[in-house]
Parts: sequence; structure tokens; C-alpha cells
Amino acid sequence: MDGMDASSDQVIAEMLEMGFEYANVVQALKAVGPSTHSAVEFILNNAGRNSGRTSPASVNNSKFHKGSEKGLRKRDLASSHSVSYVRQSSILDHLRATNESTKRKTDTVLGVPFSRLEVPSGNVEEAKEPLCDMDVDSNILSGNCKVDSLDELDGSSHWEQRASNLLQEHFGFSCLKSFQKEALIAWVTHKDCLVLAATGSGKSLCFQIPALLSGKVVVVISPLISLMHDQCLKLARHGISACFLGSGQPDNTVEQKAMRGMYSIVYVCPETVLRLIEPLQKLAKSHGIALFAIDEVHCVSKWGHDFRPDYRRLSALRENFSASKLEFLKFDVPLVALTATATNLVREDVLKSLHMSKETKIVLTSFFRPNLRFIVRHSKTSSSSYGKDFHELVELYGKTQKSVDKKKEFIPEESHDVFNSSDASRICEVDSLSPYDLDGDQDDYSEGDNSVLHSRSTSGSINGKELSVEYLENDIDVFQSVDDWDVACGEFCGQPSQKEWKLSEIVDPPNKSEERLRLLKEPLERGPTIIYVPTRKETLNIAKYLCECGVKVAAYNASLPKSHLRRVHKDFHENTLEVVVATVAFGMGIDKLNVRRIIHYGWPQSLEAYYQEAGRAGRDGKLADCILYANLSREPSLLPSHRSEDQLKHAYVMLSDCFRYGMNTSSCRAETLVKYFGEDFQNEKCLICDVCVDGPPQMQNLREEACTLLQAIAENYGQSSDVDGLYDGDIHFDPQARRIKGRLSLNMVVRKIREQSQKFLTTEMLWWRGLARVMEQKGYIREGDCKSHVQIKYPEPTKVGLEFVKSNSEQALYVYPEADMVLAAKSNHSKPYSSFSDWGKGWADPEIRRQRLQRMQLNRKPHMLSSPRKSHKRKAVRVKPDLRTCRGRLAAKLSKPT
Ligand SMILES: Nc1ncnc2c1ncn2[C@@H]1O[C@H](COP(=O)(O)OP(=O)(O)OP(=O)(O)O)[C@@H](O)[C@H]1O
Ligand SMILES: [Mg+2]
Repeated sequence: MDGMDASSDQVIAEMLEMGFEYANVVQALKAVGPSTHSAVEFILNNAGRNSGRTSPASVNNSKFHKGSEKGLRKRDLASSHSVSYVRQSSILDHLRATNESTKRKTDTVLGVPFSRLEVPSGNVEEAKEPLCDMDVDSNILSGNCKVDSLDELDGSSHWEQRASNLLQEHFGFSCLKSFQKEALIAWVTHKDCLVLAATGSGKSLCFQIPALLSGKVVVVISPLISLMHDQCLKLARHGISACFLGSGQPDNTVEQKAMRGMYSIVYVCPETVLRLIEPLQKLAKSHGIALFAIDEVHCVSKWGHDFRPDYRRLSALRENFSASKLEFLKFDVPLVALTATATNLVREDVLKSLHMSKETKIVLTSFFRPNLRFIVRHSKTSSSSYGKDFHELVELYGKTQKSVDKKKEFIPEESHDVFNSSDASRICEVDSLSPYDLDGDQDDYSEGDNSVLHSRSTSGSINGKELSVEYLENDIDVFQSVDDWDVACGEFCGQPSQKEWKLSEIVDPPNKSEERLRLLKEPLERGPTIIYVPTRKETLNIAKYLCECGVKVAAYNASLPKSHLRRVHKDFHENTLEVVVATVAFGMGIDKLNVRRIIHYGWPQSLEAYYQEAGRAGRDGKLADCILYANLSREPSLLPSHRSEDQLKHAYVMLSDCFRYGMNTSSCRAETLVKYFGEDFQNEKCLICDVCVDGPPQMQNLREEACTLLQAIAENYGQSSDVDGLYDGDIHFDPQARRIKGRLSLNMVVRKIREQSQKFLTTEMLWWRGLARVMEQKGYIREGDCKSHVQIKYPEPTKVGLEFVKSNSEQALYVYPEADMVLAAKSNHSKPYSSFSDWGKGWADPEIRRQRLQRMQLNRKPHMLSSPRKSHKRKAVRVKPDLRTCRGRLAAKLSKPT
């Protein structure tokens, strides 16, 4: 190095570290002097001709290090694209091996991403040499799409070894999980693949490995910017270059670069991928597209819980990237679709909507998450129950000292006024339209979206603001828009982590019961908590409450400032936050290993949503709690959303399934959940959920009550004795006609029973509702209304039911009481409900009789109940001036002698 001093040596060492060739570095230093930045700039400015680029993936791949730069140059030449990857000299490898720590420091200090480093190659002669000792076939890396890369992998077991090496090198994992391997086999053999695997099981690797293995680009379609951002950051840490595109992308050069094949993995939302069809076709030709991955693919289906209309248009991928359309392709670019929450209906819809091939491989793993402890607890889920419900959390995280500063730290300033005004508490009042109204008639209960809105909007006004549709829509976090997030960082270039890769603690789930029992004995670690609530305001209310108790908490909903949302993500990932109170906007796919508790505060809208959100707990395989606090004394209602009639019906079915999950007292929770997704539960029970641990309530012989209810229902139809005549099981009455006939709702049926039988005078409506569900499950009654309801509303007897009444058998009907029946019994007697005989006896006691009559009176005049809901209604009515009274007062005033 003639004429170069010590500082030049330093710069050369740094630049070699960065991946530049020695000759180019020396040339640059001669031109601009010993300044790293100037030298880099010099090289980049001269990179126009025959530029070269270092692939971060290849830089990190020791297998690649064995290869010569010549080999890669050959690949560059083979590619018709001007951008090419350049392997760096062995000096670099040597330095990397001997001075790892310096290298990392350099990477960080300079902050120049590998993929930005374009160097003039110049060495055309070298480039002609074969890629002799590379593990990956030159054709695979070349991007020469006439020779399909997967072809070369076909039938070869070498790819498995390569995949394992890459897995170890980039992620630190010792082996692929079997479902990951199956998905990769599908890809290697050019097949489409639908991967259905539990949350946190590692689905992402099914599309990340193909990018590393083939050297081509993998395009991932994802529904949320925050999720894309999260994944890109992670990939960068694992030495894989990635970017996301769309209006949320702050750097407008990234799209162009992505279309030139400069990132191994490109994340896009459906809208963007559809806009980029043409550039992507060019990319497929010039560089190669290994795979289209459609993540969170349940969004495709109208029957899923997060339907996104744009996802349905993704069939365009199959049409535009098929071998019949693009003559340079030998095979269609494979599709891999991935989700953790898809029922059979959703799966079929996905396959059809995306035009996935008939040979699509379906990789299905158990949805069972053995370390998750599912619990359901009754709560009013209003501000009045925070103290009781969050007591344990406060104990766990709370400090004794209340800190106003902390509040400022974790709640965005823009939201302080909400806390300071009385709005929050008032809104809480309105949202808690759920007093323990055991006998409240729900005849006015929601029949559809509009009536949900209507019934809520008549509840009152807040600061003069009527609870209009708009107000409620604002109140509820409908899915966060895909671009409703901003990020500071534009691209994510593969950079090795600052710390050594550690083998993940995640293991394939233990299935043996002893192992699960051992899990149960383990204390629940402190780790972070996410509380999911249905409305934006509730995020603020609960965050405020916990903050005042000294918990490090943040609210998260789509209406909060983006800077705040970004910060919450960051703090949450860095364990600075203990609790995040969020709406659904705290996106799916959040992959944080140590989340210990997922609390749902209020009914989720579906079991899919519930399981998806609960699945963010315990990704490290250690015990984690998933607690659902719900008001078990009331039916949940649908949150407003734009739905077609079909979708509305389906939404009710999903909500109803969720409700039934909560009301169930006798089936293992995990079993119910996995069965919901069509899986045969292999284990007898999970052994750790509340039902498994506490056991179901005592069974009760409810034959008499069931017969009474059935009789009353049948009487309404006047056919209790004519079983064969009308109830042949196939006959469906015109619902309209039945309405005219004066069909009775369940509430009316119960009132009739009370009138007819003293014995059942004090039996709560809540109790009968539970029994109606039990009887529906047994096939004795069914819903007679054409509309959907969360639970049976207009019961009609079935043939089996009528036969049950008709048979005068004394045979007992033992059932497990549902959660609402247990609640009703507790509230009535303060001791477990056993049979009605005690109640009957109670009437002889004058005091009991007096109390019961008093309660009956109250029940008959629901407006007299001093519940918050009712009082609020009254307040709301009072706000409206009664014109007649006003006029009367005015007249009186005018007539008063002055
Ligand atoms: N073969 C493996 N061995 C060990 N750990 C793995 C393996 N594959 C993936 N993991 C780890 O599993 C965790 C979850 O991975 P990932 O985010 O891909 O889950 P997912 O299935 O996509 O979950 P979700 O449905 O919530 O999106 C990650 O931290 C990942 O590093
Ligand atoms: Mg995922």
C-alpha cells in the first residue's frame, strides 16, 4: 500500500469489513483520501457500471464464504439484471473469523447497510469461473429463470442439509420443525401449500428459508404495517435483508430497489402487491421470485374473523405468475398461505379464493398450545370491577407510590384531556350497560347491527354528544387500516445481532400429561401482560387505572398518535412496559417470547379472534395465562361493522360460539378451542385450564324443569300432543307466519311459567336461558326465528323434544349447569343451586315470602332497578326537555301576578 499511512489502514480494514474489495478500496482511498465515508461515496458513485452488491444473507453464510467471488460473478453474468451480488475476498472472511467483535462494532458505528454497497466489479475474467465450491447451485443463485431453481432442488436431499445450516446460522435453531419441513418440501416440489399451525409455532420460517435457500426474492403479503415492520426488524437482526412497501413506507427509493431484487424478503399489503404486478413480473424474470407467501390468510375469507376484501383479489397472483402467462417460467410461482386460526369453512374459502392449485399441500399441525392456561371469570367488566379484577396485576407489577410522571410517560399527552375530563368515567358508565340484571328482559336485545347501534344510541348522551353511529364507530377499533401506522425506518438490511444467537427455548409442545402437570406446578413468571378490550376508550380507562396503581402501562388503539404507537411497540419489545391495554389494533403475529398473560376484558367477537390474541402468550413454551373476563350474565353484542346479510349471520354464529365457550362449565377449554378449529383433540384434557383444575359444577337432575320449559314452549304452538302431525323434523315454518301467530320469545315463555307455577316464581330468567341452551344442545329445542341471535330467542320444540315431554318416563335428566345457571343460583340463595324443592319450601317462611315478593315486584318493574344502566337512561331522558312541562311552567309563570 504505497503512500498509505496508519489511518488509511484503519479505513481499509473497515471497508473490507463492510464487504468492499481490496482493489476498489485502495483505488477509492487514492482518490479521496483516508476517509471511510468519502471512500464509500466514491465507490458508490462509480458503481454505475457493472456494479456489485453484497448480499447480507450470503455474507453471513459461512458456506458461502468457502466460495470464491468468481463464482458469484458468474451468477451475475448469468443474470440479465444489472444488479448483482458479489462475494467478497477471503481476507474479509479471515477478518470476520479473527475479529468478530470489531466487525460488529464497525457495522453498527458506520450503519451502512451491506446491501447499499455497490462496488465496480471490473474483474470480468474472474467472473467467468465456475461457482465450484458453493453449496447452492449457481442456477439457483443466478436468477436465470429459464432454469427453474426449484428444479435443481427437486428430489435432492441436499436442500434439507442446506436449510438446516441456514437455520442454524441465521436463527440459531438446531432443526426444522416437522411442519416447516413439510411446507418446504411442497415449495421445493413447486406445490402450493396451506399451512395451518398454532400461533407462535414458527410459520414465518416456511417462507423465510426459501429466500435464503434460493437466493430469489420472497414476496410476503401481510395485513398490517406494524406486523411487517416488526418482522423486517427481526429479519435484519438475523442477517436477512428485507423491506416493506406501501404508503406506510417512508423511503420512496425502497420500492425501486425492491423491484431490482435488492431485498431477500419483500413485505407488501394486498393493495400494494396488486399495484405492483408488472414490476414484479419483471423481477420474476430478472431475478426470480421464489415464492408468494400470504400470511394471516384467514383475512381472505368472509367467514374468517378479520376479513379484508383486498385479500380476496390476491387470486391475481396465480393468474399473473403462472407458467402459462409468463413464458420464462417453467412452473407457476408457488403460493404458501399461512394462518393459525382457520375453521374448515375458512380453509375451503381460502383455497378457492386464491385459486390455489388442486395439488395444494395442506400442512396441518395441532392448534393445541399446551402451556397456555385458559381461564374464564365473571366480571361486569366496568370501572367498578377494575379493583377486583386487576388486583393481582397491581400486586404483581404495582409500586406503592403513585406517580403522575409515570402517567405522562405512558399515556400520550394528546389523551390526557380524556383522563382529566369526566368523559372517561361517564363513558364507562355507558359502556357498562351490564348491571347484574338477572331478570332483565332482553326482548329489545340487538337483532342486527343497526339495532345494536340503536339500542346503544338511545342510552343517553355524553357531554351533549349523542351516542350516534359515528360516535360509536369511533369508539370501537375496527381493524386498523393497513397503512395506519408509520415507521421511522425505511429498509431493513441484514445485520448480525449484537449478541450471540441463542437457541430458542421453544420446543415442540410437550404432549404428555405429566409434563403438563409439571407445567402447572411452575409458578407463573412475572413477564409482560396484554389486556385486550373492545373499545378505544376502555384502553384509556384501564391504562389510567393501572397507571395510578403504579403499573408501567400504556394504552394502544388506532386513534392514538402514531409516535405513541411506535413507542409502545418499542417499549413492549424492550420490556420497558409491563402492561399494554389494547384494542385489536395491537396487531396479530406479534412475536414476543415472554408474554405471560393475555387478558380479554369483555367478550371477544369470535373464538378465532380470541385464540389468535391469546396465542401471543407463552411463546417461550413456559406457562402463560389467558384469562377471559366477561359478563356471564349478559349476552355479548356485535360491534358495529359493515357487513352483508350473510356476513352478519355468520358474525352472529361466531359470537354465539364464543359466548358458548364462556358459558361452558364442563369441557376442557383447550379442547373446546382446538375442536372449534376442526381438530380431533388427541389428549383427553389440557389439565391446566380452570375447568380441568376446578372441575365442573355438580350435575343436576333437571328433568322437571326441562319438561316444564318444553311444555310451555309447545303449548304456544298448540301441538304438545300432536308430535307426529307437525314436528317431523323437516318442516320449516314460515317465520313470518309464526310471528303473526303470536310466537313467544323465551322471555315470554318464562313469564308464562311463572304465572302458571308458584314453584318457579323466583327462578331467574338467567337460569332459564342457561337451561334453554342446554336443551338446544341436546336437540330438544331450536331457534324458530329466521334471524340470528347469540343464543336461542324464539324457541320451538323439536320432534325429539316433544317426544321427551310426551314420554312419561321418570328417567332423570342429569346436566351440568352452565355458567349463567350457576350465577343465578348463587345470587338467589348464596349457596349452590341444587333443586327447586328448597325454593318451594321457602314459601312457607313469611320472611322468605316477603323477600321474594319484593324481588318479584322489582322484576316486574325493571325501570325501578337502581342499576347504572337504568339510571343512566333516566338521566338521559331528563336531559331532553319535556315540552309540555316547559309550556306548563311557562304558562304558570306568565299567569303569576307580578
Ligand atoms: N425450528 C424452530 N425451532 C425453534 N424455534 C423456532 C423454530 N421456528 C420458529 N421458531 C420460533 O418460533 C417463534 C414464533 O415464530 P413465528 O413468528 O414465525 O410464529 P407464527 O407461527 O408465525 O405465529 P403467529 O401465528 O402468531 O403469527 C419465533 O420466535 C421463532 O424464532
Ligand atoms: Mg406469523
